[in-house]
Amino acid sequence: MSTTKGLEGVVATTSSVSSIIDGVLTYHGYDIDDLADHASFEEVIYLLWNNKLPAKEELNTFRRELAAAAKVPDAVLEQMRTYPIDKVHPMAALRTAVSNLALFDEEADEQDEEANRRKALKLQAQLPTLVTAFSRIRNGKDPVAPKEELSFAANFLYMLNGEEPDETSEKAFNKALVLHADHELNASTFTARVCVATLSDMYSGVTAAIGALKGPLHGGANERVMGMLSEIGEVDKAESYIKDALARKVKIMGFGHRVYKNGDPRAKHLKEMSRQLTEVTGESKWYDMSVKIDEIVTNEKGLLPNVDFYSASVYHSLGIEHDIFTPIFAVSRISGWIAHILEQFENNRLIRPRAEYTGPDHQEWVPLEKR
Ligand SMILES: CC(=O)SCCNC(=O)CCNC(=O)[C@H](O)C(C)(C)COP(=O)(O)OP(=O)(O)OC[C@H]1O[C@@H](n2cnc3c(N)ncnc32)[C@H](O)[C@@H]1OP(=O)(O)O
Ligand SMILES: O=C([O-])CC(=O)C(=O)O
Repeated sequence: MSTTKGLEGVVATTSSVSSIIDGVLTYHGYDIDDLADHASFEEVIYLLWNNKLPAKEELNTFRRELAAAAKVPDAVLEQMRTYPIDKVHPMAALRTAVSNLALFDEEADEQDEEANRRKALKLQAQLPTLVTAFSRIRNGKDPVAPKEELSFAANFLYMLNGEEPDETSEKAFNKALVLHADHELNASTFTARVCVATLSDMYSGVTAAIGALKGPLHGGANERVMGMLSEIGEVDKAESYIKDALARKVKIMGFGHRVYKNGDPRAKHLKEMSRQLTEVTGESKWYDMSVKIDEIVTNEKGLLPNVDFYSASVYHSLGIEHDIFTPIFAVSRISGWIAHILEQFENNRLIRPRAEYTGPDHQEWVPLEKR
């Protein structure tokens, strides 16, 4: 048996949801650069779930259906109020809340295509409601009910802040959602597929995926990037901070990637958004500091920024609390998780690789009293 640490380079499934070929990312064949510049997040969800872009009427219907499904059962919000709310990380709260949603969905365990499509819609629509409700409850405010007439991006910011966003913020947030929606067989998507390949239900797959996304080597990196920027504080302190960290072999969050070795195609969009938004807020130092760190890490280590690096200063500029960054990643990536779950169900086989055994051979049993 041969092994590859971390399954590097192993092709574990076929998929038509998204591809990374020669450093180019596409969602079902559409280049991420085109989608980032032109698509609404709702169009991208539709594309990922239906393998085609929606026509105008299809998009309108889909938007209405999503908006109508956004309300979560009251019991789930009531239970959220009982979490140790000022201590738990919002990703832990989200993981629990999504699992909780399943308890109140009578068709949680239904496995037919129609039921799965209905659950997909509910999960996608309700994640923003959960994330924003958690943020508001812990800040002593009441959750804000979704507004059906708003776009997905605007609705998230509305439910978070209690007021509708300006056009610049809505557009930027929409683009961030588009850029994070899917990414081939990343760790959380693989987790979702492994989970549902046992023929477990969609809520279980999404709950498991949230757990995988939470880690700092994956989605959890964006919050830590902002933690690092805040700790550095000023642009002229960046060089010594980063060089010292690299000398101590500390990983710089937001850099490196298992698949992209010549750069993450999403990073340039987030970099430009960071430039524009920090100019608007009058806090260009976060952008300048990020660019400085980017130069140093690239020169010293040959590592390039991934999707998490510039997204940190983007979300910060939108006034979002730092520990909500990774839940926002989940709000977008659930679209990809669901697309992969549906694809897995279409042509399922249990996912069960092997391990090469490295433990001792032929151990003699020693009775308890003699150990
Ligand atoms: C949405 C996403 O999930 S994007 C990724 C988000 N995660 C991060 O930004 C966390 C920081 N980055 C990393 O930890 C890694 O680059 C990963 C997890 C993204 C990819 O990991 P892998 O492909 O397994 O690379 P691995 O961790 O083996 O690194 C290879 C070498 O580069 C170094 N390296 C990789 N990333 C970094 C980094 N960000 N900072 C410093 N050194 C790094 C490693 O220390 C290792 O060095 P060594 O060979 O001297 O031991
Ligand atoms: O693909 C990966 O390994 C991580 C990543 O960039 C993502 O999930 O967006």
